[in-house]
Amino acid sequence: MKTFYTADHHLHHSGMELSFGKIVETFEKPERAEIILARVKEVGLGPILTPQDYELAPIKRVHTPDYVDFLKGVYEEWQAAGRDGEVWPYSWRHRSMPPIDKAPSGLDARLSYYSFDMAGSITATTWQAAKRAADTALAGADAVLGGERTAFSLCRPPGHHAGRDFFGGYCYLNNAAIAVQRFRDAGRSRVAVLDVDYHHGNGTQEIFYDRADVLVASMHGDPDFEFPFHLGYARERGEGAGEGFNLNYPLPSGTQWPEWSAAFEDACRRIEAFDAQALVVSLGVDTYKEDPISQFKLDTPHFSEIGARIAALDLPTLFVMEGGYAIGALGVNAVNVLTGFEQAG
Ligand SMILES: NCCCNCCCCCC(O)(O)C(F)(F)F
Ligand SMILES: [Zn+2]
Repeated sequence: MKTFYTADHHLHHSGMELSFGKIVETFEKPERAEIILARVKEVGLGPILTPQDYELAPIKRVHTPDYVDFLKGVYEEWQAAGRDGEVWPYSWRHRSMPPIDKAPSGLDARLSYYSFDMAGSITATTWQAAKRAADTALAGADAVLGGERTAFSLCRPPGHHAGRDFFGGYCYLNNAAIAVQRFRDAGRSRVAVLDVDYHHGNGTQEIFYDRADVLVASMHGDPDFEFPFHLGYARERGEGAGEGFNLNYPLPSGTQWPEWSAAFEDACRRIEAFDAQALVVSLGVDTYKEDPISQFKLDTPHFSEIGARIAALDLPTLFVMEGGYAIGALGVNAVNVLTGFEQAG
């Protein structure tokens, strides 16, 4: 299996995170990608390739031009406003406030408008890192389109919380969604997304919510207690033409393999029935029992089982890295999915 990776991910590293009332080192740190890369090399998964520069067109097939322009230029605006340090939003719309449908002019107002949380900042080079993560997903998609049965896009920063025009949850560009659209633009008429990250892929849901050509399935911490909270319920099944093509499997805190895998199996069966021509897996391994910010109890051997079951879907498959924060097990858990896939033959 080919792995696509660029050291440009180091260009994004938020200087802090507010976690349970304390300022801590961000959980989404560059070391994560290095640990996974080291494990890829250790098991001899296959070639490690640097993605080309795909420029902006494929990104704008998913994200709005005004949002892309905002992400690209906001750090410079921040500096021009005489501010140093990192760009942080700090206020968001409450459900009692009427929605606005066009971007305000103020810098902090637009930061609020184009985001939904402050899990991560925008540094001087975050845009470059996010753009290169999208390139990494595109290169993986092109490898699969070129005939590879599967590929691994070792993306950082992650993407599945980013919507058409908003960042949050450590995500700025939705790498998996950009890859999905790449498959669609190459003529694959139906593409499935399987999001196994512990957190609901709210961005991916939003991007494809009204579409019947992309089936999105996600099993995740129930929003009643878990980030991103406000959505990810089973009742959210898509809208318009997309009705029935969004599948949410919210699960309780403490979920273990039997319950998690039952939801996963149901999602796999729905994907089989969807008759897709390609599959994009949002691969988060924060479902692991020792993940510092997550509440599920999967164990390392289970990640191999996940990979084997995905292989049984018998679809051209792109794995796109999302979350996972248990530094000691992150590499083994993530790569177990990939070797589990390959060993299933
Ligand atoms: N400070 C403790 C609360 C953390 N709140 C943010 C959680 C973000 C999860 C991100 C992720 O794991 O879903 C991704 F795949 F996108 F990376
Ligand atoms: Zn996650």
